[in-house]
Amino acid sequence: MHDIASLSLSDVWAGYDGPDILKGISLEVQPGRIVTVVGPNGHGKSTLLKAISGLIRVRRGDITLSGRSVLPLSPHRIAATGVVHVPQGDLLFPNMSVYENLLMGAYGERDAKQTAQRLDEVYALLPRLAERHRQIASSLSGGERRMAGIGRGLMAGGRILMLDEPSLGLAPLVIEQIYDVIGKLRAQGRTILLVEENPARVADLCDDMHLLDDGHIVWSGPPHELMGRDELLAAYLGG
Ligand SMILES: Nc1ncnc2c1ncn2[C@@H]1O[C@H](COP(=O)(O)OP(=O)(O)OP(=O)(O)O)[C@@H](O)[C@H]1O
Repeated sequence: MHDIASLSLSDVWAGYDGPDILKGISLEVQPGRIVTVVGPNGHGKSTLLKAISGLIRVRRGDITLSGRSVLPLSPHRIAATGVVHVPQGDLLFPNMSVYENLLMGAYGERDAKQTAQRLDEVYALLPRLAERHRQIASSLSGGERRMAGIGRGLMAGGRILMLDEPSLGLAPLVIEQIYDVIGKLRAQGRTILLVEENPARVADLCDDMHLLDDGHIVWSGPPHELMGRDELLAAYLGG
């Protein structure tokens, strides 16, 4: 069993140096649920995850983890309270082995036993990484790199895992493998906030779906309901 937590955003406004990119986002990620934010590219999905992990400043509204605001915390403290962000792309250390990259995910963990146990869990979930544990990251395939990125996130032992488009740029078969892993994480009762461009890919996998358009959530509900709403798919996701 993993530590659980709920994440809540209420009326969150945030952006970079210029105008607001997130314009009043409210959503809940309940313990043990997989919540997906879908939307076209450039409409603020990555920005949303960055606001939650403290990488950009929230201008208005609040973000709480199990009822406590994370806004006063540094990105480092937010990660330490259990929000793990696996960013877009893999951002692995290219000259380090798979094993060393995984250990980097647990850098804040002082308990060596805990780290060893997490490593066993990651290798059980992602046997491809176990087979390649000595291999240098730059020589991995795209799918293996993505799995190593997810594995490194899991090594942090967070209570909420945020995955930014884990399928991006991968071949269909490899995308299936990645979502298969996320299905296994779901079966373990993990709490996940997922960002994805294509709702069809994750409709069977997630519990709640939110459609983000131009910094607003324009629709929220069960994923299969969205899949039946042709007019929404056409208006916001191009069919
Ligand atoms: N570092 C940055 N500085 C300024 N503007 C940015 C920065 N990163 C993103 N933006 C802008 O914020 C808006 C939302 O981008 P964001 O990356 O959140 O979209 P997205 O929905 O995740 O799409 P994608 O999957 O293409 O990243 C875009 O207009 C983008 O140009």
